[in-house]
Amino acid sequence: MDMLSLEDFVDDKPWGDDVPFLEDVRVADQIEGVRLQRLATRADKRGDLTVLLSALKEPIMSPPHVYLVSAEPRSIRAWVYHKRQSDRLAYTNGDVRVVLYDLRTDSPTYQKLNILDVGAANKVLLTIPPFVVHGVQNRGMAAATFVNMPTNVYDPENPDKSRVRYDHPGIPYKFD
Ligand SMILES: Cc1cn([C@H]2C[C@H](O)[C@@H](COP(=O)(O)OP(=O)(O)O[C@H]3O[C@H](C)C(=O)[C@H](O)[C@H]3O)O2)c(=O)[nH]c1=O
Repeated sequence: MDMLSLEDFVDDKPWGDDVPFLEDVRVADQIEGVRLQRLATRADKRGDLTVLLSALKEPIMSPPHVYLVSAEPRSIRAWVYHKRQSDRLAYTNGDVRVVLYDLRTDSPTYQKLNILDVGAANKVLLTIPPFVVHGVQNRGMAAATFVNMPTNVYDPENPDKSRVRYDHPGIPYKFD
């Protein structure tokens, strides 16, 4: 057997490109406090890699609770909002529609609706602040997954999630 020591290993080589890293992007009438950042995927012959969240560029609140959601084709998760946490959702695959609605009466974007089509063709990190209503539908033909890295833990004793039915007429969007 060849002898090997820790000194034989070489330092890692970072990406040498200038692809923007977690670059902010905006949509029309973007709801106040919502943030959208483009995720960049780097591939090599083994596969690819996408950074979902990082404190490299700016300080961030560490994610104390990270979970992966799988969504069946056409399935709907809506409507919800949180009173304390921000959601930080990374979409990298599938064809997912996220709909956001602003019901905060003191917000400059009160009653604005944002429709975001995200997933394989539009990889993004979406930050949704407290009290912004949101829902998600998988519009693709296969299951899609996404990762949530909220700012708070899910506390089973005191869940921070308020819900109303997905077809409530008070929100001007119909899932199909
Ligand atoms: C994360 C978590 C959830 N749960 C329970 C609570 C629910 O009864 C069930 C499903 O939770 P989920 O958060 O998936 O609930 P949804 O309302 O479908 O939320 C999903 O869709 C909306 C639109 C999103 O924004 C969430 O990020 C996404 O998770 O698991 C737990 O018991 N422990 C946990 O750590």
